[in-house]
Amino acid sequence: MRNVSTALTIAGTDPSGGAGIQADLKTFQELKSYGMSVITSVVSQNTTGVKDVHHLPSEFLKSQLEAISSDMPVHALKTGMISNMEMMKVIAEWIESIPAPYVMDPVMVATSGDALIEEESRGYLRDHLLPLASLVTPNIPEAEYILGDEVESHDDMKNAAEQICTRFGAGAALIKGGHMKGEAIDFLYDGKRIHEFTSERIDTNNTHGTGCTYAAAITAFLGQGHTLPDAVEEAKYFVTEVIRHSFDLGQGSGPTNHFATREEVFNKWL
Ligand SMILES: Nc1ncnc2c1ncn2[C@@H]1O[C@H](COP(=O)(O)OP(=O)(O)O)[C@@H](O)[C@H]1O
Ligand SMILES: Cc1ncc(COP(=O)(O)OP(=O)(O)O)c(N)n1
Repeated sequence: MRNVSTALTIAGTDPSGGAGIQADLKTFQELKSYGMSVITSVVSQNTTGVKDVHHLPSEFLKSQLEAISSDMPVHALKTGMISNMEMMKVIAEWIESIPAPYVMDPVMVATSGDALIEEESRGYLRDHLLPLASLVTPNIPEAEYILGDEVESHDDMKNAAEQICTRFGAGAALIKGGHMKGEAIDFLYDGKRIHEFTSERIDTNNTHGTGCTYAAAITAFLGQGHTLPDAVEEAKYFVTEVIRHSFDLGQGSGPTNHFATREEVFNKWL
């Protein structure tokens, strides 16, 4: 048995701490995985939106990835914001050499409405990175882009999850229902069947970073050896609780709460 499980995030930054690398590392820590991070872009953003972006050169991205794989085991990894094709190529090549579950959050547009990926690189993400993913976790607009079709009902969500695997080659797909009305229902197609994960909809505007946090929690649980449906079930509980206890911080869409609820909520994993 391992004495520690590692989890790696490859993503952009959020200096306000709610999304991206910062949200992922907080999640890994809360869930008792050893967190590691490789930065794609340094993003100047806060709860109100993105102000500026600096992309790291792809050679430097490669150097960060090799610094990890030449030295440490990677038990599970996730990707978030990858803005351009050059970075996607470097990451795809590296992931092919890593024998660990890979969770892809196909980040395209921030909650604030700002684009986080170049328009012309979206197709590359779908055609070259998505087939490497053990699990892809699109929200509704991301699922619509991948499929080129509208996703408007729960039946559409189930169909989208299955199609993303059979037509585009992901190992499994989790379609998230945060952008729907009513209960917050997500559908997982694991290559064999559909699983449903439901929570009540919490009445809050503080959902900055929920997609990052959810994918990071799934990654941590997969690295610890949970089965995929079990990892999603545990992560759904986690993301629901951090939304329920979210902070009214900042002037926009506030962040989820990984701290104040620690004893009350996280006893389960302490
Ligand atoms: N208001 C809410 N109440 C409860 N769960 C929510 C709420 N908004 C989103 N979720 C859940 O948070 C997770 C992230 O979903 P979603 O918001 O759709 O993705 P993204 O953050 O990538 O846009 C999903 O499990 C979704 O069901
Ligand atoms: C660097 C970075 N990565 C991802 C996001 C997206 O976060 P957010 O806008 O809150 O959307 P979800 O995490 O809820 O999908 C970001 N803003 N910055």
